[in-house]
Amino acid sequence: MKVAVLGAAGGIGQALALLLKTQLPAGSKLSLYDIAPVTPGVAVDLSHIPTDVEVKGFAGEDPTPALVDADVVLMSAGVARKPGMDRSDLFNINAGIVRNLMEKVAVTCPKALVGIITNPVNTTVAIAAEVLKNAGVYDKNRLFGITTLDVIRSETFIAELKGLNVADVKVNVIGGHSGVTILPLLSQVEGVTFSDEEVAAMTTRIQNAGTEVVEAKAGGGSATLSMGQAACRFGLSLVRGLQGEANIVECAYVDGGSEHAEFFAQPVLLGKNGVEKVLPYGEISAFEANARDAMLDTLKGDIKLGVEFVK
Ligand SMILES: NC(=O)c1ccc[n+]([C@@H]2O[C@H](COP(=O)([O-])OP(=O)(O)OC[C@H]3O[C@@H](n4cnc5c(N)ncnc54)[C@H](O)[C@@H]3O)[C@@H](O)[C@H]2O)c1
Ligand SMILES: O=C(O)C[C@H](O)C(=O)O
Repeated sequence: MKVAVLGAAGGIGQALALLLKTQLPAGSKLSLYDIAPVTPGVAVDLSHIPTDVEVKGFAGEDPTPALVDADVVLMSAGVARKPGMDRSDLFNINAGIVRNLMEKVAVTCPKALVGIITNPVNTTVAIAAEVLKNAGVYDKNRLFGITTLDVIRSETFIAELKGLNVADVKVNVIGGHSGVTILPLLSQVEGVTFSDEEVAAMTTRIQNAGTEVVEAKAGGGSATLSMGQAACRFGLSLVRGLQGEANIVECAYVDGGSEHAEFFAQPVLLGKNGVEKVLPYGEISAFEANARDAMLDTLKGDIKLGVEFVK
């Protein structure tokens, strides 16, 4: 199994690479790419950790050598937010970066499962899809926007609020990955009840959690360590699905035939071909149904921006 990380010298990339080096199955290959010249050094550094995962690092303008034979590509290349910015403010720089990298993916490893981390995810996933379509290699089951950070934040914050063991808290987060498009389904969390005030406050906290980190880092970037953990969890789930493990379910932002939007985050069953099945997100409360319906114009606008950027 070969996993390529694009943007591997960055805050997320290095944390993710470290976690993958220590958690990928024995015999895996880890391929690190970034335009930053330090990247081969990051790989040398990681290679001194005694696990059976081979690490190689590549720098420069062309990601092709890193992508050869990749089964999974995780992309965090691009710029991150500073205080006062919205994720959509990253579009001008990151749209072109994602397009250019996806053009190389389309040629070099068109069958790879691709997980997009680079913001604004609602839009960059649409860009990635358009690039793959233009190259004639689009398979909607192999492209994912990684929304796992919203899931792990929800699990953490709910466990804290309710005094639970976080390992026992499971929550689906649907929609997309920015502001009101992030919708945690609190009504479905087993063994927990929330007052209306708690639902409103918890939903807002989860939606604003990225901004919470951006402000706390005071100009030093956005979430990197928690995102490294989230991307590792999602990447390992992709690998486990590819290896034929049963019942691997994660929420992700996919082109899954949703009635709501062309791309929509919801639970998906992962397997040897990526998405085996898009799962229904189940019964939701009136509050959640209102929030879902209210996000759709924003989400569809984000997607349209990505489609038009490539066309
Ligand atoms: N999906 C999510 O939940 C989530 C969470 C956190 C951050 N993000 C996003 O992830 C992205 C990366 O964040 P970060 O904190 O790691 O930023 P960072 O600035 O620390 O790292 C980004 C890396 O990308 C590299 N890069 C830039 N252009 C490149 C290119 N053309 N090819 C290869 N590498 C290139 C840079 O050299 C840098 O090393 C941002 O867009 C951020 O908003 C997404
Ligand atoms: O908020 C950001 O800009 C980064 C990321 O999308 C997050 O949710 O932390």
